[in-house]
Amino acid sequence: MAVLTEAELLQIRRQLHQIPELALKEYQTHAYLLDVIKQMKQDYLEIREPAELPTALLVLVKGSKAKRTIGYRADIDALPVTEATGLPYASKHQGVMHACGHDIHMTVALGVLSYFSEHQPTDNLLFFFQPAEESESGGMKAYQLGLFTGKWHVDEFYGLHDNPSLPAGAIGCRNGTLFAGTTEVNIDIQGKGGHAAFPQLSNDAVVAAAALIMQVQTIISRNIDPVQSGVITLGKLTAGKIRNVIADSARIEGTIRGLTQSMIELIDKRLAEVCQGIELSFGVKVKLELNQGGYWPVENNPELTENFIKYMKQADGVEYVETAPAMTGEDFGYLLAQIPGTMFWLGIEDDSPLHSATLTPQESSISRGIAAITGFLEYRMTED
Ligand SMILES: CC(=O)N[C@@H](CCC[C@H](N)C(=O)O)C(=O)O
Repeated sequence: MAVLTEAELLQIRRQLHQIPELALKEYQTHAYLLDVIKQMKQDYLEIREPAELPTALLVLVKGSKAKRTIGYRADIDALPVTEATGLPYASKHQGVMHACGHDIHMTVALGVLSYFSEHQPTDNLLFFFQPAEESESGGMKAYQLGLFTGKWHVDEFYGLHDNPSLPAGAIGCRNGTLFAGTTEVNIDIQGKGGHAAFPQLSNDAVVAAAALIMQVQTIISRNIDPVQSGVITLGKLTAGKIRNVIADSARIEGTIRGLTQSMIELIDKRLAEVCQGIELSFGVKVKLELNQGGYWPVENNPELTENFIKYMKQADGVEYVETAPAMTGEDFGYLLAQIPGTMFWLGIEDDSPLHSATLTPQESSISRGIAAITGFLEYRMTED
């Protein structure tokens, strides 16, 4: 295979789109990626399938005069969303969809890799196809399992996320914090069930959950400095079996976001206090679990990011957009806390937001993204 053509890239993206898989279950995706990569010229490539993280895939492109190893990461998992695009190449996996555009991320990475499989880079390049970005912290797992040690060591890391609010193919970035840190929240409320007609004999878990959900929002409005920001979204609530039985238990799942670690810690602390208050007010037991995993704030490295932005601003054919920090989370934040680097946006121009069942990225963003990233990597390799 030569460098992947636009038509081939489109076909790859659509095939990947049809086989979305959830975090740490990306076996079919892994096999698909491997198949495409094995059809590339192998002269400079070394492929690694780490048994410790079976759906991950690492591909080293050996440089001709390597001064460093530059890492490029693409996440490969999907979301439990039922696709509603009506597209002929919609997801074939019921209830699972690439609703965050990781099919675009993988296709762009394959395009860049195919270019360097034919044009040997001077520095080493390490492509990391990462499982479990949406949950389970695949990036943190990979690092902690030692996947980036020895000859797989990475000196600097780059990675993108697609962005429906930017023009197709535009590159967005900023120095400093690009994305928030997040904490996953699980709250189990244990009350006492009973007959709907005799509430005085029960401790209603639904009423306790409702009060908790409303009080939690006051953390944002009353406890944090209004010129800073934070988000608490409780996206899942389950309780009860039937209308005329008072529910004995309820479960709430959600996520906390803040642009600094101290903001996340403040929100976590206040949430624990609100849970204690609910126990007293409603006579229930509240078990709170907080898990940040690898979803640390995404802090772009000052020097590398300045250089990245400088390149993108003057590169032919690249539309560069300076972006504000976003409350999206990313476990690339963990990797960037260990290895310096830059995360950036790739515009995919769509009315539907990320995580929506109708997300339909503009596919012209793929080749424009590949051109911008390939150009940047070539430029970076000319520097000492
Ligand atoms: C880019 C993006 O949408 N990332 C996800 C990351 C999930 C973080 C974690 N599972 C959590 O929910 O706290 C996001 O939802 O921002």
